[in-house]
Amino acid sequence: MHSSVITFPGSNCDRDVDVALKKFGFKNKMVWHDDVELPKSDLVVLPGGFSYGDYLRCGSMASKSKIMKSVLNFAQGGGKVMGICNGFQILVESGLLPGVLLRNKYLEFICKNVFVKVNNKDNSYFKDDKKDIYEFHIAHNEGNYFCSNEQIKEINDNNQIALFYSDENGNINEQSNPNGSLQNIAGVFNKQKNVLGMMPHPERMIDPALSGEDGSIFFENLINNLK
Ligand SMILES: NC(=O)CC[C@H](N)C(=O)O
Repeated sequence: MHSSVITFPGSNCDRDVDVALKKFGFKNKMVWHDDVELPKSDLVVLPGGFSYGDYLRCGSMASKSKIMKSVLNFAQGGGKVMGICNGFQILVESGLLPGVLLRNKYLEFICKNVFVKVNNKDNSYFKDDKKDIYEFHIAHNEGNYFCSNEQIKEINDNNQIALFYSDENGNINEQSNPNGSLQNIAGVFNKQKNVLGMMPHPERMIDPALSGEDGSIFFENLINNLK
């Protein structure tokens, strides 16, 4: 399995995702935002961070960078693209995913572990996943997912919600919503389910010495599911 991770100026989780992907068997290449072509990839990852210093809106400037033309073509041709945190913000800004990511409800940067519940396994990211609830790390200022009434209807009708914020038992409610996200949404797919955006960082949970190993299970499943 070949993967590519795009580095934008201000990305700060690109190396972490590189480590995670390689640890679980991907042959990963790092790609600079100013490059034009993507290497041969089964998966392209847009990593977390503060691309272009989060000016004008998180992800908006990165969405216009050179490499994104190839990422758009790749995704429109059915290629798998996964955005984590700032990567998710870049995907909504580039129009590959519906909705926007607003400032967190209580206007604070949130940095903590949360639980998320997988909502849809009918896709190549989660299809043979034995796990329903993951503990992942979040670290963001703009993670409050929002979209119009028409969009949320379409998202639900097409089963595009990938992950909900939940508690450890899978309860999805206001108490388990860290940032005010509409319907507790932590991750969404495009209609075709080849593009996935998620606020949590599975790459931060691949070693018990860090904060846990649910990310290891996620990446193990990911490579098996994509095969
Ligand atoms: N960890 C990240 O990717 C941060 C995302 C984004 N810049 C925010 O603060 O919302």
